[in-house]
Amino acid sequence: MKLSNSYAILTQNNSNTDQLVQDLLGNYDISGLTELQHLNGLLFSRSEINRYMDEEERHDIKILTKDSEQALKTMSSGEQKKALLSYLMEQDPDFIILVNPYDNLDVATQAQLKEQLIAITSNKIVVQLVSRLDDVLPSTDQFFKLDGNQLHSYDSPDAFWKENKTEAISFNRTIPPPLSPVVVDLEELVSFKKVSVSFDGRQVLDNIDWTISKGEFWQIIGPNGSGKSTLLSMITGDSHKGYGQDLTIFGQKKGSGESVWDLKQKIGYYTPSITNKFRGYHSLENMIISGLHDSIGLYVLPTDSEKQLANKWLHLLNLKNRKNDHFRDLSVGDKRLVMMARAMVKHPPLLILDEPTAGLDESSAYLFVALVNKIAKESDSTIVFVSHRKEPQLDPEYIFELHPSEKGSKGAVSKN
Ligand SMILES: Nc1ncnc2c1ncn2[C@@H]1O[C@H](COP(=O)(O)OP(=O)(O)OP(=O)(O)O)[C@@H](O)[C@H]1O
Repeated sequence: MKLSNSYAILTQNNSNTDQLVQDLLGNYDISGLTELQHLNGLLFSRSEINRYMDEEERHDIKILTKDSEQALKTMSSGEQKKALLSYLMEQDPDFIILVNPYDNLDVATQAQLKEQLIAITSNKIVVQLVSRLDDVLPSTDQFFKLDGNQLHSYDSPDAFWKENKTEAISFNRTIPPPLSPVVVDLEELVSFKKVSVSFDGRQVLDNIDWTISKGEFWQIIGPNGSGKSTLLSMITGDSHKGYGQDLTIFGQKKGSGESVWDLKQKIGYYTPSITNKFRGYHSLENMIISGLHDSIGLYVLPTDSEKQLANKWLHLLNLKNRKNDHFRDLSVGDKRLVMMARAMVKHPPLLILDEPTAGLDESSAYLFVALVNKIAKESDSTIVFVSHRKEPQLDPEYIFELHPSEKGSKGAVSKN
């Protein structure tokens, strides 16, 4: 039996990835992958990590973290992926299916994982299901593309690379202005002064000094576990770690009785997992209008001006003719664009985007980044974009980088 094959399957937003994964694990005969039919495969994916996290939380069964005190949920993405990979390799499968293995990982952790995966390809069959071309392992010798449920194979690597090059894309219309702007009469929106954070006695952030001023466009970068999400959650009010420290958000000292509602009015927040909350039958028009009310669904009849505004956004996103379609029926890429419009429709003074391009295919990621750049240029909103991936098109003004050390991460500011 040949054990060194490395397959890459490029997925797009319309790909039925879950079905293919199930068929592979269920030993179905799949054209082009017949070799795998009688072999034992295991899955390396974000959904598997979520499944083990659920086991831990609901049933108190520790599987990936059986040798560790820490809960899987509190580990960084890199730590979680490491734990899953070593658990899978202990079981010595014949093949391993990798679904977007580098999503949510910083550049250094991506490089480490890539090395581990390349080492694995020397004695195991690897099936990569990836949405970004950069993620294809160099050892790959067989190429496919998954279009819906159809798996197309390529005669040669050249044929694959030639067909799948991406072109840059842009939007033509301008960003629709808000109905009633949220006015903030301050130059400094957020100010961290010597803020430190510890969890269970372990320091994660060390003396962070960071000021975010009106209209700026920031990218936060830093390795997995360096504290990026912790920083964001102190701004959004989802963590109490800022209390009692010199942290000021919209002119109010953290923990001084500020209203959470007031904060939510001023901050637009988007991370891809929010999309899961919108599983009902919401029309695209209502999805965007619900951003004006901070609600999941619309409980009041929209006004004409709200409808007009939503339609301007849909026009910009080239979804004008789909205003009555259900959000749940959109492709992953279009869902992200609509969620972005929903977060931006009221032009929040501060827009936080947490790993917004994770899991998107090449052309959808380009489109999303083009929309973010456009919002940064044409609106007064301040943008904070967290991403591990070097998004080649992203055009922030400033970078806030976290550098981990034994005493927690230090922050460094640079101009892009
Ligand atoms: N509630 C918690 N309890 C214990 N430890 C925590 C908790 N929240 C975060 N941590 C730890 O703090 C560190 C920073 O985590 P954080 O999620 O902020 O990092 P990150 O830079 O966002 O990581 P990633 O890029 O992987 O998402 C990690 O080592 C994590 O394990």
